[in-house]
Amino acid sequence: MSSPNKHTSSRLASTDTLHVVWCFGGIIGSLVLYGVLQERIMQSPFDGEPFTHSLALVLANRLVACAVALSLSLYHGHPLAPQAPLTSFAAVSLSNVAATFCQYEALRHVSFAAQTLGKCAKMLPVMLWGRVMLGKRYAARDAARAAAVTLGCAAFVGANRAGAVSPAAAGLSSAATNHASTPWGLTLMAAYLTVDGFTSTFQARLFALHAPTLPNQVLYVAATSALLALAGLVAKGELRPALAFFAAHPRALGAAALLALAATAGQLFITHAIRRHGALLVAAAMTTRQFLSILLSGLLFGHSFSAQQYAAACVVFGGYACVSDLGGGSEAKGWKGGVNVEGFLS
Ligand SMILES: Nc1ncnc2c1ncn2[C@@H]1O[C@H](COP(=O)(O)OS(=O)(=O)O)[C@@H](OP(=O)(O)O)[C@H]1O
Repeated sequence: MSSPNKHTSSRLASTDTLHVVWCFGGIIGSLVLYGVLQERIMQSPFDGEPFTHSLALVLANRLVACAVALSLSLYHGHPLAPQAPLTSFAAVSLSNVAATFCQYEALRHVSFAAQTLGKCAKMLPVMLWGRVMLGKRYAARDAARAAAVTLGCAAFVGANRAGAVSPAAAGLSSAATNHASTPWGLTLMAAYLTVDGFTSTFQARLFALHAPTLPNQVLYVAATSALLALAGLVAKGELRPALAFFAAHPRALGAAALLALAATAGQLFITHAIRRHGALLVAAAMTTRQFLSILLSGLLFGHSFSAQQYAAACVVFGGYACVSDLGGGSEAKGWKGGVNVEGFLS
């Protein structure tokens, strides 16, 4: 007969498994919707007039995130004062904005396909930053899982036939192009991956050190990003033209509002997952997103997949399937300022 302790721990493990599935679903769902809406606004003109002020969308996204985070704080009766040093929130915001800048800039110098492929490597910098910033040591089992997900996704995405999926279907920005990759573009992609890994690991560290509530972190990070976006818009003289565009095209305003809601959902799911399960799980979810977007698009639009892609898909799912003990491998929960030996999904 199994002991009550065993029952309790297996119930906890299955609750955590469900929570991981919830976080994966939330991150992937909101970011795919975000990509499609972004594509709609940036690629299709409104009444014949194209919208060109992408920074205005960033501002709108972050303002809506602030409003939602503020409402959540008020609803739950959380204190509104910053629960961590403002410099820490600013560091998250700055590195997040820098990652966004690098990936947009990289698209001018690498193909969309190359960028999608490069994004499959998100887990590697997160593991390196975890070692440097959190003193984490990853067991060989976890490194093997990360390798399976990364290599499986890369093999699947790399084998994708050109044109079989659009940037929108992949949930990515419309700036996608098909030119050859240059060394500068690859440098920008490396910078994007490095800074992106820093952002989420720093967020995990922030949760571990100061334990801010979820809305508190989202509020102050989004507010800093909103200020940065506003400064950029003013400096480029784009604030008035962007507002005039929305006034003249209410459909664009509606699409931007939906986009901001999707972006806010993405921010909340990402930050919540980092807080509960750690940065590596989020990197795994975002890597899987590249793969699932292409898989879903192929299934929806009847594209066939090669034998290599089926094999790669098995490797990815195998990477998850061998996870037998999901238990919330959270940097935030487990980190005590020193060495932390925890699995990314265990
Ligand atoms: N750690 C963390 N915290 C908060 N927000 C984050 C984080 N990582 C990614 N993001 C935001 O998610 C949006 C998609 O990012 P990516 O393009 O890097 O993701 S993906 O790999 O293509 O899925 C993108 O939104 P925008 O900046 O509005 O485009 C990212 O800023």
